[in-house]
Amino acid sequence: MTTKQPDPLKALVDIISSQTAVLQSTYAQNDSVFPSLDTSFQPTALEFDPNATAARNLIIAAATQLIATVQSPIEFVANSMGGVYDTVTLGLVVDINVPEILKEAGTRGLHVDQLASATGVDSSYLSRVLRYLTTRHVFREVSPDIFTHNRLSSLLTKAKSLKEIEEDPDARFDNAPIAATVHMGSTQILNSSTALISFIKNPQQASAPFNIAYKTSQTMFEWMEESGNEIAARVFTAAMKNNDGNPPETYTSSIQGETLKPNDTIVDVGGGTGSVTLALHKAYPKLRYVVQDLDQQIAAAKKFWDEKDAEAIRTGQVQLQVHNFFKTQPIKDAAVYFLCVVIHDWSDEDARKILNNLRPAAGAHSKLVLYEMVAEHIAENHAGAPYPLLPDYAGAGFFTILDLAMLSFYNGKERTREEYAKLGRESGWQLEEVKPGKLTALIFTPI
Ligand SMILES: C[S@@+](CC[C@H](N)C(=O)[O-])C[C@H]1O[C@@H](n2cnc3c(N)ncnc32)[C@H](O)[C@@H]1O
Repeated sequence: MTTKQPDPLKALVDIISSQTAVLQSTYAQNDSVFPSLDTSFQPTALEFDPNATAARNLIIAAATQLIATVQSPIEFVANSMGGVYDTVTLGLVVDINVPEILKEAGTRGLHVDQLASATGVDSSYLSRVLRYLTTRHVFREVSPDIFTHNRLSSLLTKAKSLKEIEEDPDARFDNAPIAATVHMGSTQILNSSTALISFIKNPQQASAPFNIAYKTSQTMFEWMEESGNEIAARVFTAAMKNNDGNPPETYTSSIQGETLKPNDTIVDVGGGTGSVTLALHKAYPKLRYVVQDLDQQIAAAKKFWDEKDAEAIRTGQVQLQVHNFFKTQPIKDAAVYFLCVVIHDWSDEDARKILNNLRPAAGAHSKLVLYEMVAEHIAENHAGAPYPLLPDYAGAGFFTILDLAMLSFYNGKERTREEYAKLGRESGWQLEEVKPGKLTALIFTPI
């Protein structure tokens, strides 16, 4: 006897309806209501609440699958093809400071003609761009051609007033990781992506799509160190601050500083400004830290630590060191060497070189920790997805976007757990433990 599968459309709607009730009751239990799309984004702890997050993920997976099911396939493909305009319209409004202008205009909003005169962009173009975004729930048209912020668009604002932006335009993305990411998306990512098809069909022609698009043999990191590309480097540094929003347990649960001795050393390899080290230093102030990166990033790191914790640098508890991770690691026998979202930037061959260079420095008790967004096969059912969702139920996960961005920039990749284990084995490291979290921690010991 065959059991009849329930109607998939009804099953999807049931998931949406039951999980919406869970979401609303989670907010009600916290004397709160689920925020309206029409209000500005004010993050609360509920944004990261595990019950709310689980319900949200199920609703998103079901709603996405419902659209894919009910929409005419012809329309679905046409809409997907147009996704590039999400990137460019977001990039344009962020570039010409529309979010800041609307923020300063207040809740009544501004007519597109006023926006045009404030930005210097023709109003007929601007109204079409804003119509595109408004249709996709970014900004709100309160009456014809009068636009204001909503929950999604409010996130695009930079951490500066218009006056501050005018006074120092080069610094406009500092401390605004979301706006910086959008800017990178509409510049380096978009430009590199134009060479993706050609690169995939003939990977021998260059190291990565970025190299074809920018007509350079340098890696994007080397290119950013060149004079003339300082702003790109500065925006990249700002975009990397997205990691600052990760809860400290993302890092502390794998470093386990409480099990280490005072002055044991933690090395943050390719650490950027050292924002992960800052979180660790707060949790374990008695340990010693070394943040390593290339010149430009260490210069940015000096400013960052001046603002955040100058004392840690003064006492030498945190050291900032220019070091190229393609050379042998100078800090011997550290308790932990960690690389946070670094290995995904590199091809297998380069990733092996980076990990190999750490191996001779490691002592018998040294650990290697990689923090990465681990890729999954869509057909792997880790999360027990309810019928009829995809087995990994959040199949359109952000890691697939990041994966193609890494391919476009550096021929890098998001790897599965097995791929990380293999990479480790081939470079002298045994994968011992995997800790899930906002970023997954992959913990290795020397072989
Ligand atoms: C994706 S960022 C991650 C930064 C930091 N770990 C974080 O989580 O915010 C990659 C970092 O690798 C650094 N990097 C690239 N090539 C390098 C090299 N050859 N030696 C040392 N660092 C390098 C970049 O400058 C950048 O700061």
